Amino acid sequence: MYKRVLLKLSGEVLSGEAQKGFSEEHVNYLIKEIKSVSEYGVKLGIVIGAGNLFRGRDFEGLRPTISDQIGMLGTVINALYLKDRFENEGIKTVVVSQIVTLPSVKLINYDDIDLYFDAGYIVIFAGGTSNPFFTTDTGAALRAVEMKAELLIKGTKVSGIYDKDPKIYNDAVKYNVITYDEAIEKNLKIMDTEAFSICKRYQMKILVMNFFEDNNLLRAIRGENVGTLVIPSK
Ligand SMILES: Nc1ncnc2c1ncn2[C@@H]1O[C@H](COP(=O)(O)OP(=O)(O)O)[C@@H](O)[C@H]1O
Ligand SMILES: O=c1ccn([C@@H]2O[C@H](COP(=O)(O)OP(=O)(O)O)[C@@H](O)[C@H]2O)c(=O)[nH]1
Repeated sequence: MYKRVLLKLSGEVLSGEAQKGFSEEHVNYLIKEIKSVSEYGVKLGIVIGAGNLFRGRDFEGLRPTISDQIGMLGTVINALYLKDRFENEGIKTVVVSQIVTLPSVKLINYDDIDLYFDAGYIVIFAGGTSNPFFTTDTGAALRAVEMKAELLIKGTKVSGIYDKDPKIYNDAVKYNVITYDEAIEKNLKIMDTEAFSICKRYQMKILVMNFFEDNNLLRAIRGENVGTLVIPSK
């Protein structure tokens, strides 16, 4: 069983695919999945996107430096929303970020991350990389390395990494295991190249899996055969 994990979730996990806002059904499902692993004492970091609110590219006519800041603020909105929903369910949660000063958001201080984990808190890293032109996948890769995770799980709406986008191509073939180099060379667009490169440099194992399948998160953390594993070499 993995003991230290960074979970990257797209904002759409909160709204449902191609939807906006917060869907009670989806948020309850997310709470159930997180509860199932928090009971095992897993030290869990979460990076949440903002696709349910806005992505930088949604704002036509705005400069990316501005629209991406709006996108990053969206990840803080989601993080605070989740903190409150989690805490209502007895899941202790702290939100950390470098981009905002708000009473319920703590400035990231890496000396404190272990204290939070040891005290049984889930840590939500909000604000992506803190820079425009990046995505929360890249933020997740950075935070996974910084929190010394054993595994970065990307919970998404497809079952793993395929040789091409399975939402477009019916004949796409899924990989069980793939190397960072293959993922980058084949330009498999499930994660940004930047995210793959950071994980490659620091040998951060990645698991891409369908978050919307019941108990998949727990199965992934138990090391069961779900999704696609990205590793240094086969
Ligand atoms: N090679 C690939 N293997 C798997 N999924 C892929 C691939 N290329 C593109 N995709 C698409 O990437 C999407 C991943 O989306 P995700 O990162 O979770 O959400 P977002 O688009 O919000 O960042 C999947 O829905 C899938 O359709
Ligand atoms: O390091 C980052 C992370 C995110 N964003 C902005 O925040 C938005 C939401 O992040 P993302 O698209 O990764 O969310 P997801 O698709 O995972 O829900 C992006 O579109 C960007 O505009 C950014 O500028 N820098």
